[in-house]
Amino acid sequence: MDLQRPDSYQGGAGPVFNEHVLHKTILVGDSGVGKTSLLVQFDQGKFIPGSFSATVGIGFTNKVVTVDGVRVKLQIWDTAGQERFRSVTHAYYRDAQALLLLYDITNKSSFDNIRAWLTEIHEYAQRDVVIMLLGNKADVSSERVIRSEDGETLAREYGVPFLETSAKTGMNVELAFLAIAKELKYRAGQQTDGPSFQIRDYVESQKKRSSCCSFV
Ligand SMILES: Nc1nc2c(ncn2[C@@H]2O[C@H](COP(=O)(O)OP(=O)(O)OP(=O)(O)O)[C@@H](O)[C@H]2O)c(=O)[nH]1
Repeated sequence: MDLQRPDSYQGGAGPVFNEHVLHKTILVGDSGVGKTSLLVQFDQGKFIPGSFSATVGIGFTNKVVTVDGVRVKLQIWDTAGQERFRSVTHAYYRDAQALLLLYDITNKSSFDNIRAWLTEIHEYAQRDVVIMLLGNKADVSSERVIRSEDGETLAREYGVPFLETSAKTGMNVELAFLAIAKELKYRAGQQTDGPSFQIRDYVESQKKRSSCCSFV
């Protein structure tokens, strides 16, 4: 099932990108995978171990990302992963333009639940929502139970870009949001004769791998 349908995107503002428009982006995934930590790392550049109690309901942070000299305003919603909040968070999917779907590389059930999350996204979100799969906690190599290749295979099956991230070290965190912002900007300002942008190719060319790159 290919959930990415860039060609069908109708939500843009025409060929001229409107820097004032807020682009709603939602973080979803099981409780404890690191959604709040990822957002705090992106927003404030820091990680406070074990500091967040489970998110209750939903909250947002506005963040401006500059891509190719253009300001893209992201309104990033951090949702509660706990099942009991699911009906609340579903309501927010509908007008989301992007969804970051997280699992924890040290927690198998959080990975196994990704298919169920994608089914929910398919049911409640817009057809053309930008989806990115993130395998978080890539810094905890000793407790890894999900191989990077497994994340890549699942992402390929659903036609979505994939990154391993660490909210702790910051690995690939900015890249994830930057790639989303670039894709939203590309879609909104799409011109028939302009250069095309492929989010999956971009992410592949820019990402750092946990096996090869420095952790300091
Ligand atoms: N080592 C490591 N720990 C992380 C990382 N991200 C989050 N954590 C830890 O994992 C735990 C859960 O993180 P949260 O950010 O609260 O997870 P969440 O997905 O927002 O959880 P809910 O609000 O219940 O949905 C905390 O103890 C974090 O410190 C990471 O990248 N690396």
